[in-house]
Amino acid sequence: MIEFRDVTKRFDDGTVAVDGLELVVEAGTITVFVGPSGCGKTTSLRMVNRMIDPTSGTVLVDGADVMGVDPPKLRRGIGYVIQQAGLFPHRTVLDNVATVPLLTGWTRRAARTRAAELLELVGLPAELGRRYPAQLSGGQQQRVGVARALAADPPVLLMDEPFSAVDPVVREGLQDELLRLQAELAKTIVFVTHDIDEAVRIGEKVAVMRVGGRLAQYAPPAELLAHPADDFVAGFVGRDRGYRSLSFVDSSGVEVGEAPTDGDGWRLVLDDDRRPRSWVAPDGAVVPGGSLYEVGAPVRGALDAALSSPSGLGVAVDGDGRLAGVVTARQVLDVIERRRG
Ligand SMILES: Nc1ncnc2c1ncn2[C@@H]1O[C@H](COP(=O)(O)OP(=O)(O)OP(=O)(O)O)[C@@H](O)[C@H]1O
Repeated sequence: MIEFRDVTKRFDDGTVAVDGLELVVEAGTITVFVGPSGCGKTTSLRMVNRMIDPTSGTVLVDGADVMGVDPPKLRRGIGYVIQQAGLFPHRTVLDNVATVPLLTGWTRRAARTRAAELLELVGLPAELGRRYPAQLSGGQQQRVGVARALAADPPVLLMDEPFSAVDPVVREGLQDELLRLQAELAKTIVFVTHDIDEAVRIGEKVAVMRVGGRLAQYAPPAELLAHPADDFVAGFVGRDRGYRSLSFVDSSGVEVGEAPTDGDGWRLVLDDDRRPRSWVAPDGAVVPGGSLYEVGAPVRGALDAALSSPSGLGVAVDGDGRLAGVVTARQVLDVIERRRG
């Protein structure tokens, strides 16, 4: 667990970067710090591993005041991932990941074995270990950065805009990967971003900060979207927050109907494994399908499936991608309305 108790940071030139921060990051959860540029996210993060020391107040990691712990010792228990990975350019990928185990006294052989395991854990093929960082894509470099931070198996992970240098598609993949890893490893993670979409996607709790280093709201994403504390938070979470909040409503109440697979109207074409392939229009034209959603997934996906389907029927699949049925946007909206009560 990480605690900020009335923490303030005033730099020598008088800038107050963080002002009276009170916040608890529960063990084994992902907390995201989000807010506009200059609001004190990075400063707050760096006070956890003592790259910056607070002017007043206390930061505790697992109950111990960080000011009472020697910085090198403190940092051994705290992984740190930054934008563009910060890899050593003249070391191979494998040696980059093996750096920390080597520093903590592992033999070269044991450190390399551990590094190879970690590359696999973050989804990188073993042969990339022999390359140099510049020979990897941006997304691959970020994965190496995560693997390196995990090398000493620290209970705490600090991530400062780790995925902001990659394009949106790669970024979503990295976010998914982080969530998968977290389900397995249950680290205490503080993640800084200025992207509210990223924050609500990966945060179990999200701290919205405003310039001047003040905490505007600290809440789970669904609550942040449904009940922003004030106009600043409402503005920051964005105009389509109502639509985005559908990511937190499960679609189990949406009953799927039978898909039309023959007849004169719109027809859904399936492959031999009953996986949806395309639609056939009443005039016989073959039309690519819309998005698919998995039964029970958030209603946002169900609504999108219906809205993006050429026939107006959203296609639901099971966990193996096989046809489960179809829904209309109206059905999905009815379920949302009923939930509202
Ligand atoms: N060493 C420093 N000396 C003086 N002011 C600083 C120093 N480091 C940061 N600041 C100021 O403190 C404020 C908070 O900076 P910080 O880097 O924590 O913001 P941030 O929310 O992470 O911003 P960004 O999203 O742009 O990275 C800013 O006004 C910044 O200019």
